[in-house]
Amino acid sequence: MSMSTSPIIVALDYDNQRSALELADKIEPKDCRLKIGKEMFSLCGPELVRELHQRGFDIFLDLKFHDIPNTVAKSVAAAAELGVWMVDVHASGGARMLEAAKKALLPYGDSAPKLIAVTVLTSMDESDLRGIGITSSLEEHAERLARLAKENGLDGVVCSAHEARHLKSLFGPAFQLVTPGIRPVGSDIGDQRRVMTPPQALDAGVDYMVIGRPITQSANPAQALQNILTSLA
Ligand SMILES: O=C(O)c1cc(=O)[nH]c(=O)n1[C@@H]1O[C@H](COP(=O)(O)O)[C@@H](O)[C@H]1O
Repeated sequence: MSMSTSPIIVALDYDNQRSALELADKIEPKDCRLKIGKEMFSLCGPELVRELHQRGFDIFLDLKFHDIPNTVAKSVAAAAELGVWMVDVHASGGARMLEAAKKALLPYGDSAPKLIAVTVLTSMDESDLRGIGITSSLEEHAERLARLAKENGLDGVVCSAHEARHLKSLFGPAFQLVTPGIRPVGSDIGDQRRVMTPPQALDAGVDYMVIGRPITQSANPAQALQNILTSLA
């Protein structure tokens, strides 16, 4: 495990392992942690996690498990066996699913991955919520799901930086807030809907910001990461 104090998690979203390792070889574990998501894990499997662990990086295994409690419990235990630093599930899976996930990690003690729950995806706005039958406001729904995560003993949530200040004030400093939808000034928003710049996110009290395309699609990803770190200093 690295001792990184950086708030940045780089989302290693590539369509091939070579590009992912190329970036990993240009940056240092003290500057960021790395997130492996569904695309890379479907392509490369646990082997990529091992390659990145060998290089000293902490890994957030972002597979957003959302299934029946038994399946999710087994899945987070499998992630713990890989030795990842963080793993996530969808809070919408409900209290019993969250509880089962938490319980599955108890045997791992202090070496268990941090377990966090996705609230409302940063790509969704209120009209998207209406489309899946949710009539409360985005803030209310995110708060409801974060409370469910907190009540079931999870370490924190994935949310947008827009909800960070409010959720910190409700659930306290130890409840970790991980925020994607981060866009340095001048970068493309893409499919994200609720975005903030890195300094704004830090100011809002987020613990970790997940940044993908502004780094991975940049002509010089290592420099893009350094520029973001400088903007936070
Ligand atoms: O769980 C996540 O990491 C996640 C949750 C969320 O609400 N929104 C979100 O964008 N993500 C992930 O964060 C990353 C954001 O990447 P960029 O939009 O390229 O910066 C992607 O890998 C998404 O899968």
